[in-house]
Amino acid sequence: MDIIFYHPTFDTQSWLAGLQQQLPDARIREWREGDDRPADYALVWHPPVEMLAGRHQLKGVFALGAGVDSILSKLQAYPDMLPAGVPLFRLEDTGMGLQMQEYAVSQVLHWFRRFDDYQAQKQQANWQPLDDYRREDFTIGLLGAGVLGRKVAESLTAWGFPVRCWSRRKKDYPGVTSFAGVEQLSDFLNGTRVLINLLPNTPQTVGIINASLLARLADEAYVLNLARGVHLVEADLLAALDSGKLKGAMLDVFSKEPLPVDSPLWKHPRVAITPHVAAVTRADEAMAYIAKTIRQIEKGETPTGEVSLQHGY
Ligand SMILES: NC(=O)C1=CN([C@@H]2O[C@H](COP(=O)(O)OP(=O)(O)OC[C@H]3O[C@@H](n4cnc5c(N)ncnc54)[C@H](O)[C@@H]3O)[C@@H](O)[C@H]2O)C=CC1
Ligand SMILES: O=C(O)C(=O)CO
Repeated sequence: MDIIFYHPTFDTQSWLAGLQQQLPDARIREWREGDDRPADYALVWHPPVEMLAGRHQLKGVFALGAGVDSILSKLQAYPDMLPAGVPLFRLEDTGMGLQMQEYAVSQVLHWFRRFDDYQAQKQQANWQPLDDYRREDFTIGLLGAGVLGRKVAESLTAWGFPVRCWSRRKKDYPGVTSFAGVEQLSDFLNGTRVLINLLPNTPQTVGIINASLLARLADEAYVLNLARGVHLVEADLLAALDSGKLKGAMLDVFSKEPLPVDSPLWKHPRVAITPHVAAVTRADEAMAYIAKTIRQIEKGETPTGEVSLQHGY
């Protein structure tokens, strides 16, 4: 079996060595420009079109991340990049669920325990105990309830917060109230105090966190964007913060990355920023997952993790 690998920033040699350990019988090589030798599987992130185009013999392409929006948008421009019938897989969790839990729980607790207010008081040398927030007034709403949304929901129910989720289809997650489809979006938003975004980037979800959505949240709400920058209309978020509708936001992803130095988000006192690090690909777990999936395909089984080209995620 031949496997080709391309990632613009990962340490390719350590990936090749790790994959070789997982799949001792495979011939694994870094793909370089001009390489049109046969391959059964391709492991990619931001792949050059010529790496995949015309490779009808591929049994699978693996995206080395959870979101496949960059690959699918390239596919829009170059429809022949992924030969017809070749399945595209993405990473399901592989350690990202735990990272998302850490991120979401720490920030929700930060807001819930009013550390943002105390930090602001500290700037004024102001010693002033504030009223506690009550859990029942701190409903967490997850936009997106797939692999990562489910993990985040689990971790927040464990802390005793009321948790609800919104997805394409209804979910049956313990302790989580499920809303589905555009027709239930309003009910989902009504009363949501902390909105956490874990949707994929698709034509239906671009710009979904906009002025009209923010207006429907509980007063003094918070927004945590962990998915993609294009989901959020940054100007609408800033307006909602300045009007007092929103109390705070923490953003990991931005419509333009790196976030330009002149973005007003940097200077806003109630916006916290991380540079797209909420959950990164963990090499060992990703390699084990890919190797397991390849073995399933080789045995004629149907693995999970295949991207629906129709739904765009
Ligand atoms: N900031 C970061 O470091 C990272 C961000 N991500 C982002 O997180 C996203 C989610 O990842 P997973 O949970 O693995 O994806 P997933 O595919 O397992 O879950 C997606 C969820 O969104 C829902 N959804 C999709 N379209 C919808 C629509 N039109 N209306 C309502 N619900 C809809 C689905 O029903 C599902 O519940 C990724 O697509 C990626 O963009 C992923 C990893 C790291
Ligand atoms: O895996 C993804 O989709 C990411 O955003 C990684 O940071």
